[in-house]
Amino acid sequence: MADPIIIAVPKGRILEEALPLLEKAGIVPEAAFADPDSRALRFATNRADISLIRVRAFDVATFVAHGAAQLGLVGSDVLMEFDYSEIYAPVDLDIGHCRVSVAEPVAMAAGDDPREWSHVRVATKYPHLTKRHFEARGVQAECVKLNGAMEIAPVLGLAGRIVDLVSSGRTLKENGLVEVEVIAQVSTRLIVNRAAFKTRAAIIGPLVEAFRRAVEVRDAA
Ligand SMILES: Nc1ncnc2c1ncn2[C@@H]1O[C@H](COP(=O)(O)OP(=O)(O)OP(=O)(O)O)[C@@H](O)[C@H]1O
Ligand SMILES: O=P(O)(O)OC[C@H]1O[C@H](OP(=O)(O)OP(=O)(O)O)[C@H](O)[C@@H]1O
Repeated sequence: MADPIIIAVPKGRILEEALPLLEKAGIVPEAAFADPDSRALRFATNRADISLIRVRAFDVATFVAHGAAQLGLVGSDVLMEFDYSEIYAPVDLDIGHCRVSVAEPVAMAAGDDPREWSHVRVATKYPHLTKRHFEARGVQAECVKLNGAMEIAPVLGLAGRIVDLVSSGRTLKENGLVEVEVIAQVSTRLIVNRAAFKTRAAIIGPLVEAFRRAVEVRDAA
């Protein structure tokens, strides 16, 4: 038998929303996959030709871009940050909704007009996306790369502003920050390695269609 198709799925919040979609697409993982205490990284499914790996959100794109996994589920924030040409993103799964935004301390925002910025120092997990966004509007952005807890950076003087994900706005509020500019809306996408999409079309084509239908069926319910 040919090597199984590997689907990379991020641990964390997307996993919970993705499980029902996977099942609607006909892929039922072994029980340990949904168990946060499991230390396993690779999981069998009801289909002998498909296994799942559970990795960090940013790494989903890396595994798929290099062809180590053929498919993946990943936020459009991650795709915008890496901009991998090897990745094709055919289906918006309509889960994991949030936005990437610029935020700053409440006191700073009171007298601030984003249209007047010429240089900004930003703490973020998304330096490429941030630089591209500001360059496009003629602002020079100096980025300090963090891997989480960006919201604490302004009060400690690490950077005046942050670029991070916002959903309810609660994290910003509890850290004395306000959203001053929305860079992009985010949702989770099904991604496919472009080369694998051609060489293993007989299995990947129907899988992509199964995900597309799963989203339609869920949204119609
Ligand atoms: N507050 C949110 N609301 C909705 N979706 C979100 C939110 N935060 C993150 N996401 C989506 O979920 C993805 C994974 O985010 P999550 O916070 O689970 O990862 P993480 O904990 O930062 O990752 P890591 O495993 O690298 O620590 C993000 O890339 C984004 O697409
Ligand atoms: O607007 P809110 O609803 O408060 O959501 C925004 C928060 O959610 C995400 O963090 P997450 O909870 O995933 O924590 P982490 O990035 O530290 O893992 C994001 O990085 C923000 O901190």
